[in-house]
Amino acid sequence: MAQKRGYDPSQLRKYDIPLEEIPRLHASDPRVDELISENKPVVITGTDLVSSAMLWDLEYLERNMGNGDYTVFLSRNKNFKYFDDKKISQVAGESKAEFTPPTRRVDMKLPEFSQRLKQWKRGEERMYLQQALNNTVGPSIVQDFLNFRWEWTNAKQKANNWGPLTSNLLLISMEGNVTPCHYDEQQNFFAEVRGYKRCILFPPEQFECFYPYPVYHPHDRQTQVDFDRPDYNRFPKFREARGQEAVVGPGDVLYIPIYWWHHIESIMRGGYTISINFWYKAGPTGQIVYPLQGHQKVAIMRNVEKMLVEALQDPQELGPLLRALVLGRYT
Ligand SMILES: CCC[C@@H](CC(=O)O)C(=O)C(=O)O
Ligand SMILES: [Zn+2]
Repeated sequence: MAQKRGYDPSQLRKYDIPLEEIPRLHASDPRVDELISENKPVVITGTDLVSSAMLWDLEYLERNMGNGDYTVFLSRNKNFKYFDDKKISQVAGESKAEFTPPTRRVDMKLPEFSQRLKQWKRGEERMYLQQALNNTVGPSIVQDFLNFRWEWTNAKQKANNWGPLTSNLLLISMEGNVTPCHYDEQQNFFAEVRGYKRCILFPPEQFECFYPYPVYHPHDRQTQVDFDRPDYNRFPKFREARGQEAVVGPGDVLYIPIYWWHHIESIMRGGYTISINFWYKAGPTGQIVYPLQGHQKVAIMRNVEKMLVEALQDPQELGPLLRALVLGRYT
């Protein structure tokens, strides 16, 4: 199967995690709407969602992306772990330990990014362009953007009562780059334009396996577990993680449901990859149905952490208070 798909298993990184396949269905298959309505992942083929971007490669983008500055992250290793720089002061204040950002952010024009990518040598910092498509792009990119198949994604947004589209991120990654496992608080249609990306997803019910950083931490929503070298002493429940994976290629759209954990890697030796995501806010909660679902409990835990940090002011006091609340009483 892999041979037919333009990559082979040796291009995927090895993890000690049981993995099943995410269903891969054509856009006309009614099961697609069933899975989306159940907040379950599915790879959807034949949507034509970003077919107008299928001609995008570095040369085309160089010529047509205009003269805007684009956000590029640089990393000394393959991992591009997101952090919220607005939260760094909280961590520094709390533990006095310096928070060392794992990547640094620079602004680059497209031609410079393209050239540095082509001249990249082992040992140099890896690069990952992550830029919301905005009005700085040139007219032909605007045209390609307008020619996305908006009626398809608008119909899904409406049918599932999602909130508004918040952004489309243009993602241009070097081969082998990894976005470590995290969850987002948005629904996501993840469209692959060029190259292959291997995606490993886990449902919100497995929250206890991933030990996310505290909500006030810059790495909020990111797992603390290093998939390459899991520390099973600190994170014993990681042994119970069960993933679902898909390798998406040009024209595929992966539905990443809100609150689902996802690890995404541009396959090794596959060249640079281009993706465009479609992030939608969650829709209104509507009628609460019990028992609550995993993602609702995650939202409740997040609210408890936020409320306690607000009440205590000093995040340093949050741990002791939660331990006092739980140890010997709920354990
Ligand atoms: C900044 C967003 C990166 C993306 C993962 C990837 O393609 O590397 C992702 O996590 C998402 O679309 O939610
Ligand atoms: Zn994400």
